[in-house]
Amino acid sequence: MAEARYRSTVEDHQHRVLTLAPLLPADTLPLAEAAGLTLAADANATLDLPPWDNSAMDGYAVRSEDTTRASAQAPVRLDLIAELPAGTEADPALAPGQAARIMTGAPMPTDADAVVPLEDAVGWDPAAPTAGTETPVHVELHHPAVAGRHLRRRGEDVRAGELVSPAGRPLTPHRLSALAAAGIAEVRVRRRPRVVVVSTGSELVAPGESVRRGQIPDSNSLLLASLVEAGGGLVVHRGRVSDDPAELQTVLQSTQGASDAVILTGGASVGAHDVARLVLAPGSPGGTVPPAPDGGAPAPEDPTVRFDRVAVQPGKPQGFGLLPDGRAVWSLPGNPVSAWVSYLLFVEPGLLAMQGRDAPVAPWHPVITEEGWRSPPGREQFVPARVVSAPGEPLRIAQATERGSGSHLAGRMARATGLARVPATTDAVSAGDTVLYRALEA
Ligand SMILES: Nc1nc2c(c(=O)[nH]1)N[C@H]1C(S)=C(S)[C@@H](COP(=O)(O)OP(=O)(O)OC[C@H]3O[C@@H](n4cnc5c(N)ncnc54)[C@H](O)[C@@H]3O)O[C@H]1N2
Ligand code: MOO
Repeated sequence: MAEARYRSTVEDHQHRVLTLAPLLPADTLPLAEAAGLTLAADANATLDLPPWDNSAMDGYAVRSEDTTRASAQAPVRLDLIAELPAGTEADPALAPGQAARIMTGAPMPTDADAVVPLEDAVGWDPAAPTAGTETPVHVELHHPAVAGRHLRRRGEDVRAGELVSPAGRPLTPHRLSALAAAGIAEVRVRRRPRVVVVSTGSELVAPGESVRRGQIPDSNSLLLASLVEAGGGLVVHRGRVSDDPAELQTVLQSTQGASDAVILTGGASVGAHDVARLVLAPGSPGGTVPPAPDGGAPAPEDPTVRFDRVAVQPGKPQGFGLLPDGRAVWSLPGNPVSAWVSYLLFVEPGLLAMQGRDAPVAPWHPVITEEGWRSPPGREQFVPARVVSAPGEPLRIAQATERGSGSHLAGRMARATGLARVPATTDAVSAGDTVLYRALEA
């Protein structure tokens, strides 16, 4: 449970997001159009894989019983009666003393039970210009062939009907190719969430525009839109509005029906011009936390958009809920590092849950920190961090900047390769301690 100054822990707030995130409908798509989407149904093989016994090597398909006496002193000579490239349908009958030249991936003749790689047969000269291409009439073996060697058996990878990937997994390149290999042509997948990203604040100008005193470039909408796209979402509107509530209301109305989620930044806290809070939850008490009846977090299933103080640094003021039209809406703090951390902790799992992802909350991994820093008591801390270990060494990290988790350090964010996570119960981290780390780039 969060301490009294905060209403929720990170876990409470994530739980509320996961409970309320509306599951998107599923479509059936050809594999080639499903990259990056999440499976909405189990994908089962339609083929045995491999579909037939085949050769693992370029060489000779032999009957092992013909070769049991082969030795350097008494080589066994086999007549080659067929050439079997990958793609051939042929299944030549092999009488005793006969073999076939076979290439990797070609179906094994039913009568053969072993493959002898080209290199293990006598007479193969890799330096000769025609080596490996001209069918010799005979092959000579100095060793017995071992039954079952250099073969790939039908169905040894996957059997027809067997599960290749369960519902809830994303169609990453390696998973997509596994499905294709197993004969699957189309898949049930969740639709990409259509997302509206809006920065709020009268101080914002487009990046690249000249700024007068009081103004700053809107970096958050680019941050959030890029994160949405990287997570499989579709940004249908990206923009910024001033502190005039009518502007935000117009964007919310004009994107209704064409979007599934809305992400706002800025104006989530207690200020007089906090437009997100004024539009989404006009009655919200903002910075004051009225005592909850049980002293704990809000009921996770209550869909009302509400603004909570989450025990996290940065990212304390968090707005979340469902709009009356059913869209999920996140109102994140405007400070750029807060917006980044807030997205990763609360928006990303929500958008993944909407896609039916089975493990929507990203894992964190223990690493050693090379330096110490202070952490706010009672709040979980997220610090932009960078890897300092050399490639191949166990991972060691340091703060990305000596200014730590300062939530306004928009420019220094560029130095981070990931985030470090420090528990609420820790008020100081020392060099050599284990902290959790989430890599956000290689
Ligand atoms: N009296 C209190 N003041 C503040 C509290 C508090 O509890 N009591 N909380 C602080 C914390 S923590 C945070 S985080 C911020 C969050 O404030 P808002 O979400 O209302 O954000 P803004 O006030 O609109 O902006 C904060 C900061 O970020 C800059 N910003 C805003 N939008 C963007 C953008 N799109 N791109 C780049 N930078 C942006 C903005 O200019 C401000 O500097 O509130 C504290 N205050
Ligand atoms: O929570 Mo604020 O996000 O510390 O800057």
